[in-house]
Amino acid sequence: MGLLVKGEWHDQWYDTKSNDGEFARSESQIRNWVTKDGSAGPSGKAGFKAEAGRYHLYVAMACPWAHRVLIFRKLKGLESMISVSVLNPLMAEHGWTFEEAPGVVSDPIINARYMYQIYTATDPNYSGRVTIPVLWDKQQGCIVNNESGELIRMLNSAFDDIGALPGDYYPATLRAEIDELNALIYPNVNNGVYKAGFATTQRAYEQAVIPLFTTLDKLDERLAKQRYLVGTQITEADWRLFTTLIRFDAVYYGHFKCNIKRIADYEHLSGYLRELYQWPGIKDTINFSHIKQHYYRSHNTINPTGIVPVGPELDLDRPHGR
Ligand SMILES: N[C@@H](CCC(=O)N[C@@H](CS)C(=O)NCC(=O)O)C(=O)O
Repeated sequence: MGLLVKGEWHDQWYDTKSNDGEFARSESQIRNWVTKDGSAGPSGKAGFKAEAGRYHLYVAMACPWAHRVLIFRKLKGLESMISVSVLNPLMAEHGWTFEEAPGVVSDPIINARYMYQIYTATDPNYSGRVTIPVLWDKQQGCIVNNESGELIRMLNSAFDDIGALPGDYYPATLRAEIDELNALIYPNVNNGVYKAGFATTQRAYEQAVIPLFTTLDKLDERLAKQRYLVGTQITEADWRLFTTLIRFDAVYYGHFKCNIKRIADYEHLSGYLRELYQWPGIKDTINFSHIKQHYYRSHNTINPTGIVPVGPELDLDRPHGR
């Protein structure tokens, strides 16, 4: 695990010492948008028109942020339009790599060995963390955007006039409510599990794990009254929550010490999780072997032996009852 400093790779773990034991996620830096006509989006520059075959996506099956984008590529039927590379689940001294292993899909663009080469191919002097997901423009030979929250919005609508499947997961009438839910779920749940897991003081850990579970309790109550987070229609907010829930009992409960309860113990969240897991196409976006290997083998400050647990049994195909 490391980062680029002026285009040079440095092997370095997250610095929590200068931050009272707390993990702080850094902001994604490359923020251009693919749009229907190539005009500029809410940030970055113009010139990225939605076209079949033009863009390439870099993901790891382990990563919940990349998982969001894979889900939107699937829901919107964009698999033939946007190609994909899958990184090796182990993130070690070279960061994300394309090293061969079952489920890895190599890089067709520059035949990179390491993910950081994709960043330096965009900017030879790049400084910052080398995160995935990343969307690459084959035409201009550069990264378009490396922020999953924005990538799913592009996939949601930019390709609609050139053959994407119908479905709007961020409809104008529900945006305010979706934004409000994201603002609750991102810091407390999606990133909350990481803040608990990467904390290096008892205080920082408890400051993350308590709000994580009070938020899950709240969401469980909400899902007692309605099928999806904003009511009767599935939206972006559900899929953003899903990528954390699906990893929870297998990884976050043990590895990240988020063990007040399992998702399986929640009356409504557990059925909701099964419904989304059973949604057409979604299983293709999940690889539990990559998920478990990534977390248990990559974070050797947390799990120095690198042993990957065999369980738990999840039984996600059981009827969801919703
Ligand atoms: N804000 C980014 C976060 C992505 C992210 O942190 N991805 C992790 C993998 S789960 C990563 O690549 N981490 C490498 C690092 O932090 O050095 C997004 O949502 O797209």
